[in-house]
Amino acid sequence: MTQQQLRRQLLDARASVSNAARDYAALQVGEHLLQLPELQQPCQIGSYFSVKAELPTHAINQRLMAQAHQLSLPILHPFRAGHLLFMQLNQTTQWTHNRFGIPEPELDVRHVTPLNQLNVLLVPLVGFDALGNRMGMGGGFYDRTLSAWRQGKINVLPIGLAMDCQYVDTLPVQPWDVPLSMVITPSKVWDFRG
Ligand SMILES: Nc1nc2c(c(=O)[nH]1)N(C=O)[C@@H](CNc1ccc(C(=O)N[C@@H](CCC(=O)O)C(=O)O)cc1)CN2
Ligand SMILES: Nc1ncnc2c1ncn2[C@@H]1O[C@H](COP(=O)(O)OP(=O)(O)OP(=O)(O)O)[C@@H](O)[C@H]1O
Repeated sequence: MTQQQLRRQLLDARASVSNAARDYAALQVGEHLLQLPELQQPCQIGSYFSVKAELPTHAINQRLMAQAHQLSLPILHPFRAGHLLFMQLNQTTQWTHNRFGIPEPELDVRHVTPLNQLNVLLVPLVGFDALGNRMGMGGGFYDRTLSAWRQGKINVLPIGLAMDCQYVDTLPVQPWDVPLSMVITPSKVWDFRG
């Protein structure tokens, strides 16, 4: 199977989950997430605005903010193609849509969160495997975001959020792919750290 066929298959599996089951999955993932030792003190958390059949993050994001965590969401970098910027949310955040139709905060340099200030990064994914390898939407955005972390330049805890149907035993790995530290699904907290 080609990478493209595998992505299609995983996207189809994700899309076949009912909305109710998806919301329940998010509730369970949120429970696991909030219980992590790393989140027992206020953190800077990079999250995402879920779209389509992704593990829904709206309720999770609300709960994180209610627990005094600071949330930042990704926006497509205005001139570094393929890169993300993280914008810290506040009461006055203005919203727009990026070219993929994904809601994102408007660029405001006063609220950019440098990557090295994020303690935790919640990562959307299409599929993941037993080693923490991740397949995304194919833009390479999170691989570029995480390359500084892989090189030891920054310290962040990347956590994939997923439904159980997004698991496969083995994903093909490309040189630029950066394995996640953890993946949280409704049934399991996967910890891939040493
Ligand atoms: N919620 C969310 N935000 C995110 C990501 C993500 O995966 N999820 N990204 C993670 O990198 C970045 C955006 N990356 C993307 C890369 C490609 C496509 C894309 O090709 N979309 C197709 C539809 C594909 C399909 O549904 O089959 C399209 O819009 O035509 C979308 C987003 C940043 N923000
Ligand atoms: N660190 C990097 N530097 C340069 N190019 C990169 C880097 N990481 C990924 N790419 C490029 O991005 C493209 C897409 O990569 P890949 O298919 O692994 O994306 P993905 O992880 O599925 O997507 P996303 O992270 O956006 O959800 C590849 O063609 C690759 O050349």
